[in-house]
Amino acid sequence: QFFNFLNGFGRSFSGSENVINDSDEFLDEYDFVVIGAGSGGSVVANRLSENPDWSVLILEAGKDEIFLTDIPLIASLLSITGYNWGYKSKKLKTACLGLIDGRCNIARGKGLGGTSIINFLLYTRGNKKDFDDWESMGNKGWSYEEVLPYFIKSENCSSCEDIAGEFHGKSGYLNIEHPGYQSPFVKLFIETGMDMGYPNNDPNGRNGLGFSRVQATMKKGLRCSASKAFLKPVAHRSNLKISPQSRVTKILIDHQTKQAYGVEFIKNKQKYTVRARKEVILSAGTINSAQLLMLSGVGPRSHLEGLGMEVISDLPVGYNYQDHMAMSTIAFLVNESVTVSDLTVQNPIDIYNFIARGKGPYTIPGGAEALAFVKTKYASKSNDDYPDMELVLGAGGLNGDVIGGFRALLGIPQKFFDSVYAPLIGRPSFSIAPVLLRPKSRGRVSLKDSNPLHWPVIEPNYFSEEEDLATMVEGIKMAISIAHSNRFQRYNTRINPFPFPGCKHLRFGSDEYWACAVRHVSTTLGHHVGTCKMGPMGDPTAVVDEQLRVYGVKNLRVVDGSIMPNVVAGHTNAVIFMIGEKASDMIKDSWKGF
Ligand SMILES: Cc1cc2nc3c(=O)[nH]c(=O)nc-3n(C[C@H](O)[C@H](O)[C@H](O)COP(=O)(O)OP(=O)(O)OC[C@H]3O[C@@H](n4cnc5c(N)ncnc54)[C@H](O)[C@@H]3O)c2cc1C
Repeated sequence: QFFNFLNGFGRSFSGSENVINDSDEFLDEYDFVVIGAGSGGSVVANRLSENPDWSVLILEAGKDEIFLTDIPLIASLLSITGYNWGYKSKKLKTACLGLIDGRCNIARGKGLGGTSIINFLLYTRGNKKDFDDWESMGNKGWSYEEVLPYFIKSENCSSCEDIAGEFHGKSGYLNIEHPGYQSPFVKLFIETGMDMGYPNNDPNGRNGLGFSRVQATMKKGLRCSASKAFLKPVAHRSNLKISPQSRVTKILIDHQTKQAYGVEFIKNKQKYTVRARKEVILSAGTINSAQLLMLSGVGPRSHLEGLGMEVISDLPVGYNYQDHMAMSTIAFLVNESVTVSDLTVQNPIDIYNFIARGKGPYTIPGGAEALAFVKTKYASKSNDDYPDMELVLGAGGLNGDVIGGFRALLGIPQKFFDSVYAPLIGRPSFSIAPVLLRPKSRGRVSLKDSNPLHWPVIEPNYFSEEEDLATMVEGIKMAISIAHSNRFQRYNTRINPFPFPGCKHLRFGSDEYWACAVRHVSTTLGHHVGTCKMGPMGDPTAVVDEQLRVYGVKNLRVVDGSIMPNVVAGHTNAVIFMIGEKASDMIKDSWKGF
């Protein structure tokens, strides 16, 4: 009820009225058909429709956003709405053992804006070395120096005064700002980092290691999704058709010429076919792009033939799945009411501050206030600034998740909550979540069958590599030592003493205990990438080339997180906006004069 009230009340303030002129009328043919209006697809649709001579259709399976999706603090609640595809992984032996059903939740956004409408808004670009590595794997044009202009192009940084200005854009579509609220822990966290020898830096600036406040994809305290940034401002263009609730079921590829020429999709229970004169751009995200390619005959031969499907191009689609796992379940108790929980924010002052001024705790992106990029003892010994661990400071702990949004996103069972957190409801707490930045474990997405409306099979294989587990345990110990450090003792900070079910037989706080905890209740940050890997011709693991063209198929590109050869050491959204910007220039170049 409370959130219904906020939604109704807030709509008129947010200015997020529906500007999409949705209809069931389609041309037979467009120059470009873009599949998926998420972070990658929204950029491409915008940039290609800058040319008034080109017609662009963007098809999105989900609906338009609402005011609720605008509110940064409640990001996790969106996972229990229709804005999440709601996928679950197969049962694993190595992770998610203590979660509901023993399966990992794989949240993916469904709606105009894609996963950027349910994400936590954190704006980080990854490390310089990530892109230099992509390039050294044979992907020409993807070095840091070459991708930086595209990060800058996409960005409109509206609070860059205290951050490295020369690395930030001021005239892009994507608004970046600091949240309009700061708990006292931000200062303590950054100061503790400095005690440890790390700078207070701009994580998107020159140095890869350091502690900082978060930068967020936000405008005046409201979420700035891919759709709000890139689609709505240009929705009036007569050569751009944006079609929500349009689910693509197949990419049409001519079997003889191996040329993509259109798509089939379903809208309002009706089946449509449209043709693409120039290209089909696949931007359905890491899970669905892999699924759609395979449904259209592009994928591993033995897998597709095993399902009785014809193979147009035999490629390792669906392999190389990578993701970031985090331990968001460790709460630290404090003795003053300076933290944020579902209970503390239900007051008229915070609501007024948010709606009228775009300020206050509702602007904290998913509850995350500060970040640290650090090195554990397992990181390279060289003097580089390439982190293997991120620590995310959260304004509240799981015992404050009374409504249950965060628990639902993570998949924490009620019994688990009752045993570990319920005794502490109402007690102030915060969290520091370690994030494994450079996992070695690799997973796979495959088809269950040839029905396009069925879920694909997701086998993430988290922590199948022992080194990932050991590194994560180091990250947990770093988080605990920060929370227990002198500066935090001002609030008499102590770790939640209730042990995790499934690990009670181990000594609380020992390495074995934390390893067990990781296997039971570490969860994904939703940074799934890699299933349509970019790589040079001759790389047997590659699906697309450095221009993001699908090998063996003409006029078909993939532009989303799935093309990343390796996940970056940071959150993925900004990187996918960059990919969208860079891909758009490549596509424009290919069709110059046509
Ligand atoms: C809970 C969560 C929190 C996150 N927090 C952060 C964060 O704080 N910072 C950050 O940088 N990153 C974050 N991420 C990750 C980031 O948001 C994603 O990596 C990014 O948005 C993915 O972009 P994409 O273009 O690859 O795919 P998406 O944005 O997922 O876009 C794919 C689109 O295609 C549509 N689609 C799929 N199949 C079809 C079909 N058959 N027909 C038509 N349309 C289809 C989908 O509905 C979707 O809209 C988070 C992710 C999650 C899940």
